[in-house]
Amino acid sequence: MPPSRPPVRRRLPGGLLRAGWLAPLGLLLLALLLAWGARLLYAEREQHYRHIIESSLAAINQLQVRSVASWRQRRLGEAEALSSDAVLARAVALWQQQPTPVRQERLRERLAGLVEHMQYAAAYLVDLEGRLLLDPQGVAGGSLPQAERAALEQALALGQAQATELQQHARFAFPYVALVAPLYDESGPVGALWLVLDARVALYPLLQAWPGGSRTSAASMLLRRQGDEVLFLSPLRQQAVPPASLRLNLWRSPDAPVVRAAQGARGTLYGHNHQGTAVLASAGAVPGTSWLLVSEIDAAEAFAEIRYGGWLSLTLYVSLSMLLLGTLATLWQRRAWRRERGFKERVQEQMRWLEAAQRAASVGYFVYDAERKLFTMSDMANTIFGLPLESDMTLRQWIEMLDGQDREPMLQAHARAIAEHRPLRVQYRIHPQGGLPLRWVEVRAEFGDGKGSPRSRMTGTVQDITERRQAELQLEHYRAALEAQVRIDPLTRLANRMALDEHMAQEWERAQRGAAPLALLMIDVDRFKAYNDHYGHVAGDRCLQSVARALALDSGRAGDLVARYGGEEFAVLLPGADEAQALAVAERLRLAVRALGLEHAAGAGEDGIVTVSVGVASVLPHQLAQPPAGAGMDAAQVLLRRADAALYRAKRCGRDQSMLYGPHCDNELHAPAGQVDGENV
Ligand SMILES: Nc1nc2c(ncn2[C@@H]2O[C@H](COP(=O)(O)OP(=O)(O)OP(=O)(O)O)[C@@H](O)[C@H]2O)c(=O)[nH]1
Repeated sequence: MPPSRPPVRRRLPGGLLRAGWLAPLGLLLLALLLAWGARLLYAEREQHYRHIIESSLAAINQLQVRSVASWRQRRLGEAEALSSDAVLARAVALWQQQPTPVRQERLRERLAGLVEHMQYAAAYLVDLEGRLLLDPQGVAGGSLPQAERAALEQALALGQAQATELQQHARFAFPYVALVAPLYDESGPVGALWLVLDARVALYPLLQAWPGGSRTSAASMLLRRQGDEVLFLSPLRQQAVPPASLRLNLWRSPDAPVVRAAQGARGTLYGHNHQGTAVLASAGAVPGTSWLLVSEIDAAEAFAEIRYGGWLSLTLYVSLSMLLLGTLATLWQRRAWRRERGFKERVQEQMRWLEAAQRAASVGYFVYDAERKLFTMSDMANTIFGLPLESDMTLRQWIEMLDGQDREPMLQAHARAIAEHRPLRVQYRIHPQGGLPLRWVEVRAEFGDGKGSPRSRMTGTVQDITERRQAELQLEHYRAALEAQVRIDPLTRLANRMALDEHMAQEWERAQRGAAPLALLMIDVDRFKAYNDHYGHVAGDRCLQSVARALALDSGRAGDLVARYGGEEFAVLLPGADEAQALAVAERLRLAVRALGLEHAAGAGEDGIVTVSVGVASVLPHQLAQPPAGAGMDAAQVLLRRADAALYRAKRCGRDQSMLYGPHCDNELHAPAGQVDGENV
């Protein structure tokens, strides 16, 4: 588990950053533009619908005015036709002259026919004084009401039928319009017909002809002015009271359309009706009468449709605008999403590369929280420690995994790094969980992450260096073996001259420090040239190997070094040996070679075997002064030279012997003897 995936900082180019505030501003401007457009549209539509409603109301009003006028005209025409009926007038005259039952019955039937076929509510035959003579049931009694009497007088005066105002009378239980049609025969007027039209069935339905029956507040009213009052001739919408009883004072409701109509206003009128409701009205006068017809509608109801339509269109407009804005926002958001997805994919790809690189390099990383004592680990770090992926490691787990030899030093290094906030660079061994084999790991860690994270956090890498360590050990082994090889004489398997020089330098130092003696034996095979010449070089090599083995076997103490000095010459370094001890070793070795009994037929000795001569020297290095500058040797070489001088002396003295160095030996050397100051040997 990568501990805390590093947050990816989105670095947007300048253009995108500018687009970041330009786009919302653009959307805001677009929204304002759309709102302004919506307002204009709404105002225009409201005006349009208002005009339609006003026109419709005016049309309805005109239609009703024409209906009422034509109805009245038609009825007057019918009365006029009856007035011109000479047969009827003659029958009335004859019945008045001689009222036989037959004549009466004919007239009664005629009246009944008028009621039945002409839809009059009542029909009477009256005399010229207004007394009722006959009705559809037979002989009638009583006389004309006041208004009809006046109408009769006017009809007789003008010689034509007359209509009365819309009125009510105790004789009838309904409002009515009366027609008075005078009857004439050759001699003159003989009477008149009084024809009664029920306003409820003949007139009022004409006022109720409204298109769109659903309209509840629409109403048309017939009215006329009477002095300072408006007299309602038709019932109001909500009131079933007789129209004659409803009057409205002109001064009490000046704003009411009916009042304004009574005062002469025509056409479209806005105002409040007598109940205080805001109304829209259209007023017109019925030709040939004093009647006014006012069509009225509740303004709220009328414009509710406008508002509804307006709101509907506004809602549609706003919805479309929102849809447009939403689409733009979605496109913008999609672009942002796509960009973010691109960033994420790039980060994930880089994380995969990082993981792959970690696996390839066996490097994991971790964050250590010193306060929680917890390591948050990457997948590779968990793999190295043998932990499940995506898990954390406690400090205790880590300590338990440390190898016993490394535990204490590592805990100290860890504690020191935490206390001093110092970088940590360590290599140690762990025993991973799950029984995995021992591993070497290298940990490099720093405090903080360079970005202001708490100083109690340590961020670092852990690398599995097991293979590297094994390779290093192997290399070390090879190197040691090689170095040993370099210091071994291939023929005799003894140390070579190089090894002797190094060893002698070390032992010289040690002897100097320890104030101990250091001895050297120089051993040379006697007359070996003759041996080679006699037995050949191969045999000579075998001889040297045998001598070497004998010297090695009998050299004695640990720390002694037997080396092949060169050719048929050997050297034995004896740390701690004084002259006597060194001489004893020399003799023992010389005898050991003799004991080999190697045939040397060409030798000058009596025994005819291989022998060696030994030069012996022992010094106390701490007592030796440094050789003078320019003498061409160091202090250790003094020992070598002395042993060599003793060897020469042994050769001169007949070979097959051990010779202890003494000043007399120096004369044996060809090269000038080394100057030794203050020597006491
Ligand atoms: N076979 C063989 N011969 C060697 C080797 N190294 C040196 N020699 C021979 O050893 C001989 C040494 O001869 P010299 O130095 O003259 O001395 P010597 O014959 O031993 O006589 P003295 O030392 O005086 O007793 C030479 O002939 C060398 O060739 C070697 O590794 N193998």
